[in-house]
Amino acid sequence: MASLPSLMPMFPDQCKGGDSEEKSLSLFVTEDGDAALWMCFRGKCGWRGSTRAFADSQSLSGSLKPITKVKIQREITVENLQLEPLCDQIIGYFAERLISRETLQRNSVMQKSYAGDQLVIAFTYWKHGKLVSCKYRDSNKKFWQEANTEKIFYGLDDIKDKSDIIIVEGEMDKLAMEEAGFRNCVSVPDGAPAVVSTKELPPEEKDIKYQYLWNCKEYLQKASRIVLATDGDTAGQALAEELARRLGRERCWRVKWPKKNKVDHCKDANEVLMFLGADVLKEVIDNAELFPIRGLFNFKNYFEEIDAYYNRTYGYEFGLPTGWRALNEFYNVVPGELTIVTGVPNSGKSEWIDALLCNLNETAGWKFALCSMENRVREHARKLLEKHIKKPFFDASYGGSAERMTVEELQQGKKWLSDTFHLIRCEDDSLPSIKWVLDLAKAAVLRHGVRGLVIDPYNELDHQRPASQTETEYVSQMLTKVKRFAQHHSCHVWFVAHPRQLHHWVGGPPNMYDISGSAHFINKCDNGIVIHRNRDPAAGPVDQVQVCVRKVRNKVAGTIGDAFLLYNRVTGEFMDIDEPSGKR
Ligand SMILES: Nc1ncnc2c1ncn2[C@@H]1O[C@H](COP(=O)(O)OP(=O)(O)OP(=O)(O)O)[C@@H](O)[C@H]1O
Repeated sequence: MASLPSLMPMFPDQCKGGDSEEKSLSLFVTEDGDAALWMCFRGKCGWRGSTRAFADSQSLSGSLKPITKVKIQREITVENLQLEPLCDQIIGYFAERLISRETLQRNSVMQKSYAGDQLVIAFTYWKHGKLVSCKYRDSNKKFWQEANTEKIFYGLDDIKDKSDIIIVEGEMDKLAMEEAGFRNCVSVPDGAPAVVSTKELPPEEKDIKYQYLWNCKEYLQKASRIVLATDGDTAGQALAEELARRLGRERCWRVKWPKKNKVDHCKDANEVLMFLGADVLKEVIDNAELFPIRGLFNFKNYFEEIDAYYNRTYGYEFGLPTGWRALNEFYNVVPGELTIVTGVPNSGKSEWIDALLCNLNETAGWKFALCSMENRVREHARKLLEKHIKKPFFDASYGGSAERMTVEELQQGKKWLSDTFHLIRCEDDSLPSIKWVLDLAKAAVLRHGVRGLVIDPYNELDHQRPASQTETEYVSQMLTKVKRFAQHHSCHVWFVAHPRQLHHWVGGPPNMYDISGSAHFINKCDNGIVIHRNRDPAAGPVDQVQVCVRKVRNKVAGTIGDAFLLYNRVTGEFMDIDEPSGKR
């Protein structure tokens, strides 16, 4: 039969106590000596296992039948641990931290002689009135815990049947809470993790670092409000997060530690007690706020934003004016919104958007990402340069008698083009997907600070969809992606979509519901605009363009209505009707 000394060399301490060389390996051998069970209590290690010894073979590792229900805790008492009542010196140490003799007594804080001449503080851990563990603290703030004892919360019996409880990160904080009138408080037994784990929650029996939580499950079941008053540092906040993950975020609250001077915040309950007093500590707990749950918010989470909106400190609250007086009344460009632009072929949709971008750049310095699949780069450059320089690019018949832009103007214009626009283009034959476009647009926002994205036109994108998905569902999902992009990056998106073939078209502007594909275009967009021009000289001037604002979701930025602009064929500029060419 194997005995304990003969077993020991078989169980090397895997982690060797880590940096602190803390002795944390617990080994239990059953009374008959037939089986052994071991566990390392260091959170980062957690090595555990079990084995049986067989008298005939003397083998420990030959047969590894799992051992279940083997008790590993020692029986401990105040007497067998040789704990003593606190001496005046240690009571004085606590008094400096504003922890009273009464609080120490009620929590059975004791002392123990250690290594001959040293006195250490003994924080006793009780469960159902029975001593189950003890944690020591020496004068150098070094902690260690009685080996082979159950890990539980400090002060556990104080939260029995309580619906409202507080969890802190150290015994001193638990005692400090009592000075502020809170007995319904427990401390975790062994500190905080460095960071929040990115892994899924392990099953209970494998959740070594948080074994104390599971050991105290019955005490926590009735709690409907759990205030996580862990330390304000990163580790303390990581601990709060890990506790909330296990306890259920919906019943957790968190505290904001107040400032202890002009610069620094208190880091824990004991510091608040020492620097600001018991009343402030009470206030901190009374003012605890709900632990955030991803996706669940309250308006008060946005009060700063609402105030800034009210005071118009964000800028562009009413949208950026378009540059045309006739249109500003109806449409202004709000960052983060989606404008769908439609119109029959050749109505001037692309031209009008280009002219708008030029205006926005001129008035507010906005930069743009252009995903204009139909345009050749050099032709698009020509159209933009003509609008910017207000002269024709070529000496050609469309320019009439107007002077062509000079080489110097072209040079200056090229610099403006490079500074203002970023091109999203699919260099090979394949059609770009919306995801591809939005990923590049995101890069343009982050890298170049673009404020607007033009996707012109929609039907030049790859719209393959699973057989099970209808076109309506597809359009809805695609527009949701576009809107999310716009909102997340405060980037305005102009999306050009063609109307379906209009069989009985009599020359009037099409309807937003005529957009081929889906009614979602009008449903989902923030702004819907139809660009239309008269082609019948008998019906009115042919250079007149009708900008029909058919939908404006944000009443602060505009309203439904039609604006009329004049198109200059020579420079591609759009002007207010009473405005001379070249002026805005
Ligand atoms: N009001 C107008 N009067 C005369 N010509 C115009 C007018 N508006 C645009 N054009 C001309 O019509 C042509 C097409 O313009 P543009 O590419 O902007 O139209 P579109 O609506 O985007 O067309 P498509 O749907 O085919 O892409 C251009 O040559 C442009 O100069």
